[in-house]
Amino acid sequence: MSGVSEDFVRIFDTTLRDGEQSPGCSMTTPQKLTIARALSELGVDVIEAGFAAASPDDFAAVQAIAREARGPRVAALARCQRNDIERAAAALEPAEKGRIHVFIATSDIHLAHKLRMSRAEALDAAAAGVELARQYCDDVEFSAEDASRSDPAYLADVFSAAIEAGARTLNVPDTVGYAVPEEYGALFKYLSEHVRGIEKAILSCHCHDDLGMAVANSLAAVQNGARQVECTINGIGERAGNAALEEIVMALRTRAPFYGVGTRVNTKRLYPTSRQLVAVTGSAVARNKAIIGENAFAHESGIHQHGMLRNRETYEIMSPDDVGVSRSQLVLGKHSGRAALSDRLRELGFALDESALNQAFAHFKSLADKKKEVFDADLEAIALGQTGNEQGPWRLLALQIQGAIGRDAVPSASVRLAHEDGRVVQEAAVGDGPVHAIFAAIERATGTAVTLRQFQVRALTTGEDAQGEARVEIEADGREYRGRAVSTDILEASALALVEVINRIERRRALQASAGASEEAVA
Ligand SMILES: CC(=O)SCCNC(=O)CCNC(=O)[C@H](O)C(C)(C)COP(=O)(O)OP(=O)(O)OC[C@H]1O[C@@H](n2cnc3c(N)ncnc32)[C@H](O)[C@@H]1OP(=O)(O)O
Ligand SMILES: CC(C)C(=O)C(=O)O
Ligand SMILES: [Mg+2]
Repeated sequence: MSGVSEDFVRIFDTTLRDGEQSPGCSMTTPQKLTIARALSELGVDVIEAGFAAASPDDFAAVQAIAREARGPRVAALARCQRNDIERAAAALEPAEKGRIHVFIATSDIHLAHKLRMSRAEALDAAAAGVELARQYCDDVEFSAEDASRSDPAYLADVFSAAIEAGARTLNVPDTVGYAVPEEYGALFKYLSEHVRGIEKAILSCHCHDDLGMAVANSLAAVQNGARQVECTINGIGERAGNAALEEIVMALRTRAPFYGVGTRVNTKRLYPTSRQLVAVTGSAVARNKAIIGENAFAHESGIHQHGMLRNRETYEIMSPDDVGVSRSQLVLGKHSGRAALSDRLRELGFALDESALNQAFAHFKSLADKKKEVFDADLEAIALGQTGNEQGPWRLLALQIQGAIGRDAVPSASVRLAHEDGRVVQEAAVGDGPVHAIFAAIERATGTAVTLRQFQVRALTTGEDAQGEARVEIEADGREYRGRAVSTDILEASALALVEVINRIERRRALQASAGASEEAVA
């Protein structure tokens, strides 16, 4: 391990520099300032604000952040070239705490083809770059670009020269995301044993995600002595991105006994910072992204939801509150069970007894088979159906519509209904419109003629698979009846609403008939 007195992992955030190198993520100076403020609140140790020599705008952004940031150190990147270093120094001039970050590649492939330098020339350029930077700034970081594909012995020599020239942070980038954890960790161990003067410096890791191992590699580096991790919010960065800051921080925190070293980040700011970056760049994160993705604390399956309701630690290794997410979510869908359904219904104010819950559950499952997600409004509709509606005698088994579309269309509907006395009746009818045809077919099948007074449909929920509600007002036997039903298919909802009314009419008739029969018996 490098010789530093305080043992914690410094979080070097490079969202505004390497993160901005992510295609589609470039930011204006005001936007960078917004993110820099969020990073300060988050409590990162270093904000890499940009590459001052890249453009006047980059210079202005680094300068603005240097002027404003109090707390985190502000870094600016520079090649081992006089102009780059002087531009970085000028932009950092107003900083309370600045850092010039100089770099040069050390792998043979970069030396031969990109820089066209010998190993000795690159070593000299590194030392000269650090020395020049030190003339402007006490805090100088040196990065050996493509370190993970460099000859370790040569790399140790370059780092030794950088320390001698005054660098106090040595960064070991896995520039092309080629490393694997065991190998990358071993490189840190090797460097801590072979770099001369290493006790004066902090070793830093900087990983790219080309093979999806940026975070694993960073953690392997920490295990082998790295005390600075370079990373970005949401893992944005060149190509497949950089190691995700939120994942590193929460891995170190959640597995604290394993790693034995933590960060100073205020983890409750992780989610808000992530959202701010999405708002600024317009670059969304995947729903299943660890820590800050929409699904990171959402549980959909019944067995998990049941466990969560008993004790959240059954299925959550972190508390959502710790990362700034308000609460875990039990998403009701086709894999959910009774425990989650009854819990949500209780939250919505419906206390169903066991049999009502069983019926609501059956309704819920058949709805969930049709919809991706069942929303609160869907549940309210289900609960109202269960608590407010009487059952039978008719049940709609099937509904088919034909010829409902087009100017000359003659809509026809066929329905199949089951009666509680065991009959199954099938009928068809045509109508002026599909609803008219459905109603005519149902009247025929049930043998109950009704007069439609009012018919209304409306969307209860949003989205392609929204729930629609149908309401009917019917006149029959000199009385008014109202029916209501909900379905993802508005024609089905219309049919169900009418069946509900017809059931009520029949029940009333049956009640009157039995009352009449007992009066006769008494007489
Ligand atoms: C791994 C990384 O993330 S590295 C950082 C990447 N970030 C950036 O590139 C920032 C944005 N870049 C830019 O705006 C431009 O590339 C500039 C302004 C920096 C340079 O532009 P140009 O002068 O036109 O050079 P260009 O980009 O075409 O080529 C890079 C030059 O820098 C040289 N170079 C590359 N790295 C280094 C280094 N660390 N030290 C010294 N020279 C370097 C290359 O050999 C090449 O030199 P050459 O033109 O003599 O062949
Ligand atoms: C400039 C360095 C630190 C870099 O971004 C890389 O090598 O990936
Ligand atoms: Mg990088």
